[in-house]
Amino acid sequence: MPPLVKICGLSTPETVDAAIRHGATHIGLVHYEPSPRHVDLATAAALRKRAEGKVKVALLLVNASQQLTGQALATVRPDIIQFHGSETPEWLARVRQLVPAEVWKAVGLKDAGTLDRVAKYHGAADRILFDAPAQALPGGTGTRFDWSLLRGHRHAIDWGIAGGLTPDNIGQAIAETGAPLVDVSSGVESAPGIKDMDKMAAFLKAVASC
Ligand SMILES: O=C(O)c1ccccc1NCC(=O)[C@H](O)[C@H](O)COP(=O)(O)O
Repeated sequence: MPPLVKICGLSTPETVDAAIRHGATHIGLVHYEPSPRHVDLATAAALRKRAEGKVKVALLLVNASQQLTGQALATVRPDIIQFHGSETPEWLARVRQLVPAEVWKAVGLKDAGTLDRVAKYHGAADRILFDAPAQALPGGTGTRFDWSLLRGHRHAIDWGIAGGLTPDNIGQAIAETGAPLVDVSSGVESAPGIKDMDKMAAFLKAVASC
């Protein structure tokens, strides 16, 4: 069965509709001001409503305060909250207890040691999203990690891969890692923050043929 696909960093109704039309299972909305994909909470709530019942919606936060996290969750009511900073397992566990959303933790996969360190999130997160290590931004950088690090790894909880995926390399990424979920942002853009519908369609077609 082909993996689940999350198209991340959507910011317009048109791109949300295109992701749904072309077969995405998840979309991501980034609420993080330094990102070129940042959407304010009112926009995120409107996009979330548009996608409701059609795809799962993940809201992304990066080291947000307790107050902002509460406000974001109450306003957007996402299916998933994706923490993309250095949030602690304790914080994730607390959020998970308080809200009905799934909790995902993104982790920059630097080396084999990361796979041991990630164990601290088991029991606190519903899914681990392995991404490239942070650069100027913690995500959405268009860079990939060494997929061979995941070869043969026994995952204790649900997981997925992100980072530098494109319509051209997604087949190889899935073959090498066996990922049950793939996540893309820059690889389906014409410029930072501008999604390209043809690239989105090509990415989803490439995944469907795996
Ligand atoms: O997309 C962003 O701008 C972003 C900024 C800060 C934290 C996370 C961000 N994106 C998170 C994602 O889930 C991306 O899809 C993931 O990092 C992969 O990005 P890319 O390498 O551009 O495909």
